[in-house]
Amino acid sequence: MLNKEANPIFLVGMMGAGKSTVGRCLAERLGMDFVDLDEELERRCGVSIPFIFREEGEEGFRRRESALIEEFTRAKGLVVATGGGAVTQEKNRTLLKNAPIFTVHLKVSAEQCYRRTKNSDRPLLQCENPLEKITLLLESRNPLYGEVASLTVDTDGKASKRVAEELNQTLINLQVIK
Ligand SMILES: Nc1ncnc2c1ncn2[C@@H]1O[C@H](COP(=O)(O)OP(=O)(O)OP(=O)(O)O)[C@@H](O)[C@H]1O
Ligand SMILES: O=C(O)C1=C[C@@H](O)[C@@H](O)[C@H](O)C1
Ligand SMILES: [Mg+2]
Repeated sequence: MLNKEANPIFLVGMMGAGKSTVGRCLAERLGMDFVDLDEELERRCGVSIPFIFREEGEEGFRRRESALIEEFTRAKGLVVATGGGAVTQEKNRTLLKNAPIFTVHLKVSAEQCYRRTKNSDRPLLQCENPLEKITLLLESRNPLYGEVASLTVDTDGKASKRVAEELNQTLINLQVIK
């Protein structure tokens, strides 16, 4: 009950880190609601993310994503899964660092990321060499995930349920939630 009033928990990290999967499971354990910002954006626009990328480019997608991040940093009682590129925008990083929220970085290696995303339609990975692209994205993004997060959780070699269980326990130990 108390957790419905708690500050939101934001999950950041690379595509395939498990933000959507772990976030849903964590919210259930904590008795909080769950919002996936990619899904919320698709629901509100009535079209898919690949469609938004095609019509408006990455820039248009980032503008819409930023507006949602701003909105949900003001919410209560939520676990929020962000999109993998949320930290690429300075405006978002400022919010993720300064808003009354608790931000967790779900960390994934390039190899695991590749395995978890290889048959998906994620626009940034529709290229000749997705593993190389993932490696480059991780090089530039990992410092940014680290910059905004108060806690980093390694997900390689752990089932998503186990990541959620561990994170739940850590959040209790840190008294982030009751
Ligand atoms: N710890 C894990 N172990 C194995 N598979 C996982 C793990 N976490 C997630 N997955 C799987 O990887 C795929 C991608 O996970 P998910 O969609 O949760 O990633 P995400 O971080 O939300 O990515 P995006 O940034 O693109 O939204 C899903 O098929 C999911 O079942
Ligand atoms: O890592 C990224 O930049 C992205 C990740 C996905 O969650 C989506 O937000 C979109 O495909 C972009
Ligand atoms: Mg996701």
